[in-house]
Amino acid sequence: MTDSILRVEEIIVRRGGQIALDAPALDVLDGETLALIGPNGAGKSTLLMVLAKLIEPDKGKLIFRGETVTRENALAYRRRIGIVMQDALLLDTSVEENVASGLRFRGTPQQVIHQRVEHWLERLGIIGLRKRRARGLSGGEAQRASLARALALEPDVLFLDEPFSALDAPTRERLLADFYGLLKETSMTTIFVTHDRDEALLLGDRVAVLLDAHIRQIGKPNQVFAVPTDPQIARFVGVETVIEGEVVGEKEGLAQVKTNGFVLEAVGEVRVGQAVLLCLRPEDVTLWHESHASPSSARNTLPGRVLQATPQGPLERVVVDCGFPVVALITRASAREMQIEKGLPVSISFKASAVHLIAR
Ligand SMILES: Nc1ncnc2c1ncn2[C@@H]1O[C@H](COP(=O)(O)OP(=O)(O)OP(=O)(O)O)[C@@H](O)[C@H]1O
Repeated sequence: MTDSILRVEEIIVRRGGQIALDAPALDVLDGETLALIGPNGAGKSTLLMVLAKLIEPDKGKLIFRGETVTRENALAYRRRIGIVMQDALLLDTSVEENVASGLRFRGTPQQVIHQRVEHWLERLGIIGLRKRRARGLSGGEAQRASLARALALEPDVLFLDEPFSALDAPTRERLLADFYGLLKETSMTTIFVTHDRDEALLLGDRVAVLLDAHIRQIGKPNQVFAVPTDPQIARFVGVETVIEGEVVGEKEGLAQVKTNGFVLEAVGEVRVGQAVLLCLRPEDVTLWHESHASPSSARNTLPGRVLQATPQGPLERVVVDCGFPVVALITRASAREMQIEKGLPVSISFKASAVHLIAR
């Protein structure tokens, strides 16, 4: 997953007289899921549309598998990609016809169409709806049909613009879990726009943060969320520690999560063997001098070294390297007292109830 499948160079897009996107360079890696996050109007959809060749930038290049996508070969490129928008945009015909429509348009042989439609209707859990008119579907069903239509094309790159945001919470969660499984299964290169941090954390191998028409940071979700490169990004991502782990046990109602050689405890209903993300807010993390005992109510204590300390309002934001970055917010007085500086050995602790668990 290290090769670039898609690349933009020196992109400028002007919309409504303003610069909507200024992206000097971005590589999308083969097989990765890239989440584009950022506030309203940041340029996320514009970037997605440039990457999907749905709009022509004022300046710059789009390169697919080493070849520049031009106006002349744009159609061939579009035949290699699949797109799902917030609105399912289904034709007023049956569900199966909708799923088949993209393949028909591409002149795929009937037998292949039949196999693919069966497979993706089944995989998206809507085989029972195949004869139903798309117009009568619920929001969740329509979005499943829209995903099946895009996936039936077996695209080289799948683009999604806020595909789950119009759904109610339970429907969204079910579809999200199915979609996550599907992405892992297919290793399809996927680029999606979302407002939702949990969605970005769950699905994204990497996250790109857009602010004011620029890609301001790109990296693994736990890096971006724990170590934002500037205060504006920190404000947007709501600085948080994200730790990858696996549930190895359950004791007295607490999940035991193994991560980087430690076993941590967390409140949450998850099954043993489940891969999870532990999310922690910095105000819930306590910092100790290595030699001091941690409070008995905090079940999780880890050793580490101070990586970075920066003032944040009246507080000090301290990033501790515990084999992965953990962010703590402490008072300036405590920071002075502890003589916090880069490299200082410390312990961090947090309560099991402070962990927000996301099942992967
Ligand atoms: N059709 C349009 N005409 C003129 N300006 C537009 C158009 N579409 C988008 N813009 C402008 O381009 C900029 C980027 O918009 P874009 O939709 O890419 O942002 P976004 O990050 O996807 O926002 P949102 O989360 O609200 O969808 C904004 O300033 C927006 O007002």
